[in-house]
Amino acid sequence: MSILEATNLCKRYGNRTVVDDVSLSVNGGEMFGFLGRNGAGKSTFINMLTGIIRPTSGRIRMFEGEGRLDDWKRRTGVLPDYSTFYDSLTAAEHLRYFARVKGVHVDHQTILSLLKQVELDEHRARNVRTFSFGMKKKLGIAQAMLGNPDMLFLDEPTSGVDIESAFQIQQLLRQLQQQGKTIFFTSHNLHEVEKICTRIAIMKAGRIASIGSLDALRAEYQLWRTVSVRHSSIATGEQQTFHSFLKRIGRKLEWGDNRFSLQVDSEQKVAALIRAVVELRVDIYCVNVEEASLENIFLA
Ligand SMILES: Nc1ncnc2c1ncn2[C@@H]1O[C@H](COP(=O)(O)OP(=O)(O)OP(=O)(O)O)[C@@H](O)[C@H]1O
Repeated sequence: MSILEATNLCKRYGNRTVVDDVSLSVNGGEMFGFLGRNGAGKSTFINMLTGIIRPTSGRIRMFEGEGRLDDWKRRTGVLPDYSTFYDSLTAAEHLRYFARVKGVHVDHQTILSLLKQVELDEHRARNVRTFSFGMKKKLGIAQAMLGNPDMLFLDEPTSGVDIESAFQIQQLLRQLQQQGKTIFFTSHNLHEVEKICTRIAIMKAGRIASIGSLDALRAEYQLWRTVSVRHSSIATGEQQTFHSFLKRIGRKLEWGDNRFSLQVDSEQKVAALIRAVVELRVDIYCVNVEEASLENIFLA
């Protein structure tokens, strides 16, 4: 069931179009990754979805149009690209303050539990002024989780944090998704999106260049996979025929001493290739099939 529908969203600054006629829908329970290079329009798009900026044209429908604006706000949590922190507040006070702004009641135990989920519970009494960039990012995520919202919009939740913290945040996002929450987040990190998302959209110059599951994106781009094989010597009389066969079924053949690698464009061709090697009656020491990564797709 679609929980968010954006239709023909546009944002123009002067005569410059930053988001250009973008439509997409997100289903309940999805982990939706929104990828793009610097300046592609990701933040502008997410800021329109969360009401931070007003679209020049287009329509946004959330929760099937149920409820009033106040209700939408209560049911969503937002980590914007630039969060505001009041330096003189402690982490716990910060959450209490923003709970009041959002109009949700939170008790002490809830604040502690939120801080624990982002691994800041030990720092609850410290002034936010003393927090590192990564700690502020985690506090921003805890802030987005205030009121136990159904849907989270997170603008680059892991950028600028160390690898271990990024991993913890990814785990947390997974847990939240398992609890039934819908998560829409932007990222530059191709590997994290590849690991945790159910669906991905790639934005280029204000437009959606591709959208779908990782498998669908791979299929869309019909990407080649690389098969590498290491084997014992092939009988001299069979080498030429085998070499010609490889050139026929694939591309970019690299032919070396008792090893070769080749790009093929289907699983059937991987199987045919392995069958052909077996028929040579050589010993096979190693077979490696490397699938296209999201990076290949993104950069294609
Ligand atoms: N208020 C504004 N006035 C004019 N141009 C703007 C404004 N806000 C954003 N832009 C421009 O819109 C384009 C898209 O910006 P946006 O911040 O949405 O990109 P992004 O994909 O989130 O980039 P990044 O990954 O660097 O955060 C950029 O070229 C930016 O300069």
